[in-house]
Amino acid sequence: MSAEAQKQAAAEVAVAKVESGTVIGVGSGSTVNLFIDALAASDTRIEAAVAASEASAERLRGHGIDVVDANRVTELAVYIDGADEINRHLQMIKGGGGALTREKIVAALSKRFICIVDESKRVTALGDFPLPVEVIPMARSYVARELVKLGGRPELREGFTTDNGNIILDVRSLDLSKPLHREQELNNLAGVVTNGLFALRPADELLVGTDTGVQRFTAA
Ligand SMILES: O=C[C@H](O)[C@H](O)[C@H](O)COP(=O)(O)O
Repeated sequence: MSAEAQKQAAAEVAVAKVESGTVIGVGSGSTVNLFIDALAASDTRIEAAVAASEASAERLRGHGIDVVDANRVTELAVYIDGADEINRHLQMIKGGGGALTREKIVAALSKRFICIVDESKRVTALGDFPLPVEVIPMARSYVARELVKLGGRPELREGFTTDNGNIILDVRSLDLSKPLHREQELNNLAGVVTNGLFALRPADELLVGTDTGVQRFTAA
């Protein structure tokens, strides 16, 4: 089964977990796109969604689903999003598409975070995928030097600007064996908006598309 088919299967199981009449959080990326399409094709009629990217908002609206500003809600029933890597504690690296900051905000607003992935995203240790760090442009060089001091190899994501008008540094070689500590440490660097580690707010449930069906996990 292709990765695409695995993502599709996970997305469809996630749709079944969404209740009509609720306001939900919707992440971004190719897996979430499949979720949005599957939600629109289902009998489930949500009240509205808070979207983690302009692209997701546009896709939702294209299906006639209302999109509301995050400031208009106090809590979301559930957040559905993909990941670039996820471990058995359901801690993740996210931000391959550059939407990490808004994703973190929508995840923080949500009672439950359901992560949907194909099986290539499950890892024993986080860190093969370069860690995205969103940085305010004037801090680019300073933050890059600090990341090097921490053992990382940052690379500017060329020609890319986030929905918030910032840049992304993709960082290789950082030791991510203590993700909680690392997430906080990186967020403390002046000029960092946020980083793609989701350890302080891991997923609550993981749905993995595999060749033998969708496997469900909760944090180990
Ligand atoms: O910024 C992008 C998001 O964190 C995505 O959830 C992540 O990159 C996974 O994307 P995809 O579902 O396309 O693999």
